[in-house]
Amino acid sequence: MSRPLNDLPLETGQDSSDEHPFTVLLVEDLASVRAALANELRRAGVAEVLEASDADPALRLFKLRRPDMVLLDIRLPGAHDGYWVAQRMRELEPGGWTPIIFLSGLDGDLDVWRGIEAGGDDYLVKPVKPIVLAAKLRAMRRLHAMRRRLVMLSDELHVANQRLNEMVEMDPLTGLVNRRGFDRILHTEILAARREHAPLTLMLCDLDHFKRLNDAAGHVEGDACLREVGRVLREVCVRPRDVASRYGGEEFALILPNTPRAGAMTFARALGGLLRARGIEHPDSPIGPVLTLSGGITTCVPDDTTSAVTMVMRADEALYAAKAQGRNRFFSFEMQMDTIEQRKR
Ligand SMILES: Nc1nc2c(ncn2[C@@H]2O[C@H](COP(=O)(O)OP(=O)(O)OP(=O)(O)O)[C@@H](O)[C@H]2O)c(=O)[nH]1
Repeated sequence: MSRPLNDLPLETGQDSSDEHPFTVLLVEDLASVRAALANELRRAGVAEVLEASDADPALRLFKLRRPDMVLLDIRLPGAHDGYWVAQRMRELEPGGWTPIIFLSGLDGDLDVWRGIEAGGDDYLVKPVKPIVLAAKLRAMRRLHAMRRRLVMLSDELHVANQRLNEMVEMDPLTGLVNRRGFDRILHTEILAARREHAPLTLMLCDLDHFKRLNDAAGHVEGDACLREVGRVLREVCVRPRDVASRYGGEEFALILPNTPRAGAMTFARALGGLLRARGIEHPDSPIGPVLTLSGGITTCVPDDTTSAVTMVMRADEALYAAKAQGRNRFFSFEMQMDTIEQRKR
């Protein structure tokens, strides 16, 4: 006579690390066999046994309840056998894996082969000895726990990778996108604007007389000013695709998709106003008591000849013009004016 399963040390050792209550879907057409197997499964520590007698209810339960393991009879009443059910189950969980053990009175090599081909993981010949059932269950639980841990690890790895990618493109002082991120995003936005026939604005900003600020107040204070400018730039970039980046030492670059020339000038004046209102002290600026910046603007609807290099060159030339015209202003070649002239009109 078989030894009852609850006498066996089934839930000990490594298996106990899988705290998750285990659910088994049992697909067997003969009610008496099904009842006996369900009983043995419960004795072996299965928290819930879902029962089905043929293909359709089995697939419905599989979809609805997502069991941890399936015990599947090969011969089922109706049009579909267990092989067919296993194939449908595999299709229902792309990228997932629920262990499927076939049950059958057949024990030919070909039957075992067909079961594995159909997506099964193991094969039990009926009548199933309780100790064999318990051993298979234990092995599957162990695999299941290992897979859960792997999935968890892979999720953690994915999150860590995302964080790493963000860090690679982040300037540690200001928290803005760094030069590497800027290059990538500008390239992407040029392609998008070309596709959408939309205007794209690039603004290069440079703090005025920042060397004098460093010399007068010290580098620590200089760094604090750069951080504050970073906050102002973040505040002014309100639209989701606007990007503020630290281009270099005291140079910043703004990528403004869907922003036409006139809109870019308005944006620049708002930025100048916001920085003035912030009142970051500059102890040695010939312009005035607070920190100011100059900016070069270029706006275009990109065509085949537009590249990140040509846009940066144009913005840089415009920045040079803004500096040459007295600083504390933005210049746009396309508008042929700076923000001071614009204010007067
Ligand atoms: N505190 C600090 N200073 C920096 C950093 N990066 C660059 N700088 C300083 O920024 C200053 C830039 O000086 P310049 O290129 O001469 O320009 P400027 O003094 O701002 O003059 P204009 O641009 O012509 O108005 C240099 O003194 C750099 O040392 C940084 O991360 N922290």
